[in-house]
Amino acid sequence: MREQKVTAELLASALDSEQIFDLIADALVATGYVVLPLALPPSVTEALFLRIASFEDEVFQAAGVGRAGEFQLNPFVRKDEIRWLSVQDPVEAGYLAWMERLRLGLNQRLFMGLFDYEAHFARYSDGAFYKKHVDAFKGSTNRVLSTVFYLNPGWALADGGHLLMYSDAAVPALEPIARITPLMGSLVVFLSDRFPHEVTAASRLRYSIAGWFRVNASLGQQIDPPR
Ligand SMILES: O=C(O)CCC(=O)C(=O)O
Ligand SMILES: [Fe+2]
Repeated sequence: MREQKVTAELLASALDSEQIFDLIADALVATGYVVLPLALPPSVTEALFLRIASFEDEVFQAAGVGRAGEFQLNPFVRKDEIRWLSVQDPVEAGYLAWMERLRLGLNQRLFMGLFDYEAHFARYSDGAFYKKHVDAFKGSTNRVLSTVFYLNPGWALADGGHLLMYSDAAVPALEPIARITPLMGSLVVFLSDRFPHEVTAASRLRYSIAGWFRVNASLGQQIDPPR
């Protein structure tokens, strides 16, 4: 309860990002995940919403499963469409800059050795979903911390499209430990290899930005490929 009160006070005091980084770091140590209702400055959130909403259909590509050589499309697993963020666009650069500060803030606080960050816009059309998965498998990935930022004004419970998080127990839990509404401005941060999660089908268009902080897993001369 106390933490919730602190969060509300923080929001009222116009978002000091260092305090937000404190909250995220503390939650990662305590539970491994956190949901913040209004993490970024509202002007940045609004600009990102206008950006994704302005994209023509051709801008998006079908999302796949697996990386590099193992990449494949699988519409039974996920049906969202994505577009990678780039520093070329000032609005996207603003988001990436905030995440860069979070990267440095978490390295300072938790010595996580986060090396870089990659993120894509995601668009789930009516009925689209992403079946239960983990973003990283222990020991075989360089994605260590996942972020999801939502861009959906006025999302109602009945709209579906929830992010369901499951516990890290080896036995698959029946009940999710969290049901997250993809409401405009909410940011979810979680340890990538700890929490199986899924996106339930939505009954309206659903916008988000999914991203991953990575550690550098380069070996010898082989540069670790992004994405
Ligand atoms: O949009 C969400 O709520 C989660 C998306 C996700 O799990 C992913 O892109 O890996
Ligand atoms: Fe995921």
